Amino acid sequence: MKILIGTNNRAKTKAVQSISSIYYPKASFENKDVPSLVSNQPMSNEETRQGAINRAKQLMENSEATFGIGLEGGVNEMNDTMYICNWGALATSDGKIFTATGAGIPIPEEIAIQLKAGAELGPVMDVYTNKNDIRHDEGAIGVFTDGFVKRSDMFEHIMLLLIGQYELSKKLS
Ligand SMILES: O=P(O)(O)OP(=O)(O)OP(=O)(O)OC[C@H]1O[C@@H](n2cnc3c(O)ncnc32)[C@H](O)[C@@H]1O
Ligand SMILES: [Mg+2]
Repeated sequence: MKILIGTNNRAKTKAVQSISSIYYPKASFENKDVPSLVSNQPMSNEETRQGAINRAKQLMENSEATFGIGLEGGVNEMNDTMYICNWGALATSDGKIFTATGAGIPIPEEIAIQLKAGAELGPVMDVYTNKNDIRHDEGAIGVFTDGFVKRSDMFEHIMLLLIGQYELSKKLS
């Protein structure tokens, strides 16, 4: 079986490969950097979810793969607090779409202000931590949980939620 991954991000790729390999040990993987077709920095749950769905759907256009995975990070404001949000979508060869959302934690006000002014979380986090490419490693969630939950851990959980729904649908059909 073949699994398509809609990104070149290393944290996302690691999550898709590590979880899929447990359940589908013979799976092969291919990365395709499909566009999310939403803002570079999604600013709501709705927009972030749509980005994940758009990526998953595009992967399966003219493809013989078993399924395609779109993973998208964004932020969502609730009662004056900005939370990191994360969404995933699994699109199947027969046109089904499964979605799942991941963990969320608040981000500091000084970062929220910059995102509202149009900045992207990735570069803002690099300046904040004085590191490069945080988004490929522990991510903002890793920084703000003192490394307890890394960006790949969070997307691994989303992968379990997606594969679980997909496997249930196969049993029921
Ligand atoms: O190559 P793609 O798949 O687009 O990966 P990405 O890292 O850009 O990830 P998203 O598009 O899903 O995320 C939207 C924006 O939020 C940033 N971002 C999201 N989650 C983050 C995290 O945990 N740590 C740092 N930046 C994050 C990211 O760099 C983008 O600017
Ligand atoms: Mg991006």
